[in-house]
Formats: sequence, structure tokens, C-alpha cells
Amino acid sequence: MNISFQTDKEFDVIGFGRACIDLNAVEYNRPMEETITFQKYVGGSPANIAIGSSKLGLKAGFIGKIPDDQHGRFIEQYLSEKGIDTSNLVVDREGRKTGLAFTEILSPEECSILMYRENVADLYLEPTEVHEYYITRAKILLISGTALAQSPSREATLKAINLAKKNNIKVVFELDYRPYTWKSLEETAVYYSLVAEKADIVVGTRDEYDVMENLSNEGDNQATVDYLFQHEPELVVIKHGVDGSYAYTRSGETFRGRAYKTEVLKTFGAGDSYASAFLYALVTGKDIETALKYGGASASIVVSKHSSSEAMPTVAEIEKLIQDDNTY
Ligand SMILES: Nc1ncnc2c1ncn2[C@@H]1O[C@H](COP(=O)(O)OP(=O)(O)OP(=O)(O)O)[C@@H](O)[C@H]1O
Ligand SMILES: O=C(O)C[C@@H](O)[C@H](O)C(=O)CO
Repeated sequence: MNISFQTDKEFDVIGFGRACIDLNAVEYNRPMEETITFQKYVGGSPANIAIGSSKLGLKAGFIGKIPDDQHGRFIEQYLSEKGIDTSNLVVDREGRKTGLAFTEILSPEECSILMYRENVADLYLEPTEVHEYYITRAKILLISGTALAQSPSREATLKAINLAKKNNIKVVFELDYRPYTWKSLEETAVYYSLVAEKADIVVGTRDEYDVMENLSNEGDNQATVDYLFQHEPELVVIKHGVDGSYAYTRSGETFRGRAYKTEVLKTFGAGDSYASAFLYALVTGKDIETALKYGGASASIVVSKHSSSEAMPTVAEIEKLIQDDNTY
């Protein structure tokens, strides 16, 4: 089964949310307390997804806010170099900062992220800085859940979704739950369910759906999709780490995607690379089952490399892995 998109659009995907900086431990397989060197990359889940999509040959744009400093200029320059349209990347003039994500690579299985997100520019995007004409130029508006964590970014996000819906642009909601940005689980559940109910495609891990549903124990995929299909979504993707992922359609089909074996360096970056390749496959007319393979193959390449953004694979690398078919 395929998902249909509008065809006469300049952008395949416009990412919405944070474009930040990752500082990834250079000396890995040790705690961060013992790490003294970090390598700088552009990061932030929706920026990573835009970068991954662009590397796969899609035309990507971005809506977000960056600081008026060296870090902001680094982000803008990197996105432009990667072919992403930055005309709607707003520069903050009130001294706000870039979000920083320090990554700890304790072992290939144990990674954590220490985030600095006080007074970050991305959460200060104003609704007036979201423009209807820009959104109408895309096939997909990709929303990151973290953009809902705080006002005014929250209202800017809701405005963007309303404009996309008004213009029949597909809204993809990547739950992208980052606890440090939220005040409480109750609050997260309210905004996550509000937006998931409006989105056309929802993508998240089982844990993130549990947050959306405000569950204290692991929820049941069928119950999640039964709930979401009472509303707008036509496709719901639930990821289970190395156990792969499932895609559920409104018409009642279920597809399973498997993870591809690789030499894992670190676990983060999997979700963003998965999303960019999954969307690439859907928007280029591949069926859902094939799109799951693209997502899984792309993720397995990124977990074997040091960064999330710079490591995004090419179509040829993904297709080679799919052909080799070395899955868990
Ligand atoms: N260790 C691994 N080896 C190979 N593939 C993996 C591994 N972990 C995850 N993947 C692939 O990446 C996909 C997404 O992973 P996961 O469910 O962990 O998402 P995520 O939590 O959003 O990722 P992130 O850690 O980037 O936030 C999985 O469905 C799987 O295909
Ligand atoms: O999303 C972030 O802000 C951090 C990412 O850039 C980081 O690489 C990661 O966590 C990817 O999953």
C-alpha cells in the first residue's frame, strides 16, 4: 500500500522545530566524566531528519529559530551547504542560545544525552514567524514533538499544523519526546494526543506512545492505533528499537520492519535516520513495507557511525543493505 502526496510542490519535506548542536564524545566507551574531547555536529531531531532527507535527494526546507551568534551561524551555514532551504529559519535578536546535546557513549548499548536547553532560541519561535505560503509549498510538514514543550513555540507549531491541514499538506508528527524540555508527563500527554489526533502520519517509539497516552506501563500497539484511527491519522508507525518497527494503516493492514545487523557504535541517531529514509521512500512512491526497510537500513548505518547528521546515508548505501537482507 502507498501513501499519496500532492505532486506539484517545490519541497518534499519542511522540517519544523529545533536545529541545534550535538557535541559527541570523541573518547567513547567511557563515562562522560572521563571524556575531554567532543566533536561538534549540527543536531536536533527535525534538523537531522531534514539533513537525512536532503542527502537522499529530497528537497527540504526548515522552519525554526536560531540564535544570533557563532553557533546559530554554524547551523545556518551547515543546513544551506546540505541543500536545505533556510529562508524560514528565523534569527533570534534577544540573546537566546543554541540547544546543546552532549552525548555519552558508555558502550554500544548504553548511551545517554545530556541536554542544555535553558533559554533556547528554538522554543521562542513566534506564531507570527510561521508563514502560510511557505507551508503550502511542501508535500510534508514534519513536526517534532519537542516544539510543543513551551510557548510561544507551542502556538507556532499549532498554527503550522492548522495551515498545513487547511492546504491539504500531509502532517507527519515525530513524537521525539525529550523529557528535559517538559514540565510534566500530564502536560506532554495533553499536547501529544492533541497533535497526534490531527496528524496524517504519526511516528514514535513504543515508549513515546506511552507518554502520549499517559500510561505508566508499556501500552498495547493495537489499542494505540484503535485510538488514533478514530481521528485523522492514516498511518501510524511504532518503533521497538532493535526489535524493529510496525506500520499500521487506517484500512487495517499491519506491516513489520526489521532492524539490520551492524557493528553498533552508539544508539542515538537511529530514530532520525529512520524517519528521513522512511519518508524518502513514501514520498518517492514506494509502498509502506518497502519504506520500513529503508527506515531500518538507514538507522543501522547511522548507529554504526559517530554522528547523527553527518552520518546520514545515501540511497545506494541503504539499498545495498536492503539487498544483503541481514536482519535480526
Ligand atoms: N542497535 C541497533 N542496530 C540496528 N538497528 C537499530 C538499532 N537500534 C535501532 N535500530 C533501528 O532504528 C529504528 C529506530 O530505533 P528506535 O526504536 O530505537 O528509535 P528512537 O528511540 O527514535 O531512536 P533514537 O535513539 O535516535 O532516539 C529501529 O526500528 C531499528 O530499525
Ligand atoms: O535531537 C536532539 O536534539 C539531539 C540529536 O541531535 C541527537 O543526535 C540525537 O539524540 C539523535 O537521536
